[in-house]
Amino acid sequence: MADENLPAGWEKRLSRSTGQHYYLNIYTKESQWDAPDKPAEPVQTTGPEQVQCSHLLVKHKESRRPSSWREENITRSKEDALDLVKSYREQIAQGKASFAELASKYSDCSSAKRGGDLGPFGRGAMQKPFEDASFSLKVGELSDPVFTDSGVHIILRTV
Ligand SMILES: O=C(CCc1ccccc1)N[C@H](Cc1nc2ccccc2[nH]1)C(=O)O
Repeated sequence: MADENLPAGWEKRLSRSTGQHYYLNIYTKESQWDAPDKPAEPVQTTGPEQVQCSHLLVKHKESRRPSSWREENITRSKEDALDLVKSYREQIAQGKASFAELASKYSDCSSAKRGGDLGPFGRGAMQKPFEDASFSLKVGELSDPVFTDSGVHIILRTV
């Protein structure tokens, strides 16, 4: 029922059992007999169960497995890996290259064959720094460099 004095987020309802009016919070679906005196707040939804991301990984000599389809024995320093990742990120951000194009050429992960796509994953599937970064991104957003035991990543959230 519409009621011009009712604060936002509430609906006035009629109880069939008592014939009395009550008030329904449209967000929490909780009801109360007393007329509300302030707007109902939208409930804070939790994050997504799963996300889908692509990544570009540059390994270095301290990586957990300093080898990849690109290079049998990876000897670059962590600092040089970071410089490379930053240069790739800049090219993507400037629209000079697509994420998939650079990931397929330069990523030291086997997902390079899929333009960096890792498919959908939930929490607990990836190394924590990677997970935290992935679940913090909005869809379409590109991360800053992320460090894991595998090396230095940039992450694009796609779903
Ligand atoms: O673990 C894998 C395979 C990842 C993958 C998942 C789903 C589809 C395709 C690949 N590759 C590692 C490198 C690596 N380390 C990572 C850490 C987090 C996310 C992706 C990663 N990739 C390696 O090659 O050392």
